[in-house]
Amino acid sequence: MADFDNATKSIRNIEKEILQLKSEIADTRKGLGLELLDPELKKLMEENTRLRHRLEILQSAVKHEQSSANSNEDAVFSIIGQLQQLFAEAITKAYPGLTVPAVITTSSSAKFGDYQCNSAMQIVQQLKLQSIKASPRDVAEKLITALDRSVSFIDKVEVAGAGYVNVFLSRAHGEKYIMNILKEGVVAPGQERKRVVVDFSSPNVAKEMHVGHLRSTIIGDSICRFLEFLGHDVLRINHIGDWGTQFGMLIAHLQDRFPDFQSVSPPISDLQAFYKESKVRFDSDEVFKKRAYECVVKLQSGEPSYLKAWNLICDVSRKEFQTIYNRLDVKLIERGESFYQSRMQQIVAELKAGGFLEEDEGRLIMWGEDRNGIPLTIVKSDGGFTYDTSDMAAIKQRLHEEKADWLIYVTDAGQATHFQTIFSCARLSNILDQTKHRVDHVGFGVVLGEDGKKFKTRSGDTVKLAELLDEGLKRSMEKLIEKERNLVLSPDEMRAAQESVAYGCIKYADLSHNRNNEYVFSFDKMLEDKGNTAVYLLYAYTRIRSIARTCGGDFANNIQKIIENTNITLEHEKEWKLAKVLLRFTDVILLITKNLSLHHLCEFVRNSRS
Ligand SMILES: NC(=[NH2+])NCCC[C@H](N)C(=O)O
Repeated sequence: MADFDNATKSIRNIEKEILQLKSEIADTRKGLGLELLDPELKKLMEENTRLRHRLEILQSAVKHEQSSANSNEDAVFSIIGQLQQLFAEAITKAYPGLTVPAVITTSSSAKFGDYQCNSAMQIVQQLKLQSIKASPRDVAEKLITALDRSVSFIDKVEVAGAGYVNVFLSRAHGEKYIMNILKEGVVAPGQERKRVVVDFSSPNVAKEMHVGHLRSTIIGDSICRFLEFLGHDVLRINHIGDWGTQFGMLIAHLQDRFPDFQSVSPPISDLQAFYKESKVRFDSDEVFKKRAYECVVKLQSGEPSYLKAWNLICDVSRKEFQTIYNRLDVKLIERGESFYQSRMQQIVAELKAGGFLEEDEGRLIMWGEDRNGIPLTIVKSDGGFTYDTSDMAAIKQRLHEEKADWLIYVTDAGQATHFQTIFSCARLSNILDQTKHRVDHVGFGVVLGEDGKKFKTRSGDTVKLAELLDEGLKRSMEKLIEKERNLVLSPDEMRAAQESVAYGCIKYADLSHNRNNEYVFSFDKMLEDKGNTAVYLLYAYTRIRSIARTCGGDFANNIQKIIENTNITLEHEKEWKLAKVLLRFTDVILLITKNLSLHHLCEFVRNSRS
């Protein structure tokens, strides 16, 4: 990878130099034309010759660098990318005046080849506008004639149906590609290294961490792993809700229930119950309510005993969250809403000064660019800040202090409008510049129970995450015993298998569905040993490992030598089919980079398996 990066860099530098030289040559020429009789003429001509010579040297250096980078390029070969380029060139060559994009898709069935170009129909439409009549099939034929066929990865192209160009890949290229994976390993397509902040999981203190947060945790963690694999610099942020007005009532209740909380740590085992108790008092007792409001003000102004009470409460939640993250092997940096307190004051002042805030029934609001939908509430009528304020402060902190190039927020789809408004307001106030920064809200659908209704316990309560994971462990153990794994595995191995199966299944079931859709949580389905499940993949993986083991120690020790001396041939149709799936790797990675939908990766893995 490093070699490839270096080669790319030096090609870029050389190309820059070439451009500079070309412009110098042009300048020299101009000089020649204008001052033919100048005594400097001879000198300029010499200079011109020298520059031309240098140019030739550099051009051959580019060729050399490119071919030495090629061995790695084969490992990160984008078929769709290459075909798009080739067909775009063919379109320009065959129809110089038209601007029709080269649309490339994978073919729906093997008899239509491996990939197809679907641009002929659109070209016909455009020609029609110019009163030129042509049939899609004729256009497709013309594209084939214009297509550069010197590339090695295409075996044949043919016209099919209503004007599709079907592309068949070359087996020899497939063999070369597979050899490359063996030699180089699985290589990520090189991309410019970006600093990415991924905001995910983000539960709220004292409220339950529910299945929505579980989805955010799983999807967010997987996106981080994906981006880290690509070599990006990823900051995993847990934007926990630790600064809302709910802390007023929680602190007031803490003061009453545990008056000595300053010296003796309060034994709150069930923070949710504690939250419910304080909420009941808040809703029914006016005096308590007033005190709760006063507590918020004291907390936000940083009074030590209030900060202490707040910290104690946060700590209870923090520990609960951490056990879940440990179980799921998820790493996160906690940076909750409270982190932005001083930055919220600052951003409010800045937005005010910039004239972006409007008064609305005592509140200060900010509209997005099109003044449609719901504006942000930046300051409440009581002077307090909101979720919106913290997100405006956070977006600025991430882009300007963290110097992130790319921000990703993983929450339920219900918050899509909130984030679009945040992005819009950040653009308006020049915090966000989308020519430099990329921002994505990665939304996901709600989790449903097997009855198709919102995921709840039998008694109608929200399902506690720890209990859900426990249930997963129980079910996976039952499955392992049903398969008589206990007869061959030691108790420690059983425990390891139990966890891999349980947590693997919960994660994979979530990731394998298009995240935008609702998702039905079903232990029965996710623990099936057939179909698109983690269990099936774990079986496949175990079998591969067992094949390697069966080959014996010699094989493992000499694998590098064996790779050097073995030529892979794709003789059997099934081998060729599998190789064609593997050939899609780069395109799958590039697609996920665009839409951050990990089910494409699950599909890729599933297809490689069949
Ligand atoms: N920057 C953010 N707003 N991140 C997402 C926070 C999610 C929020 N705490 C919730 O539970 O819905």
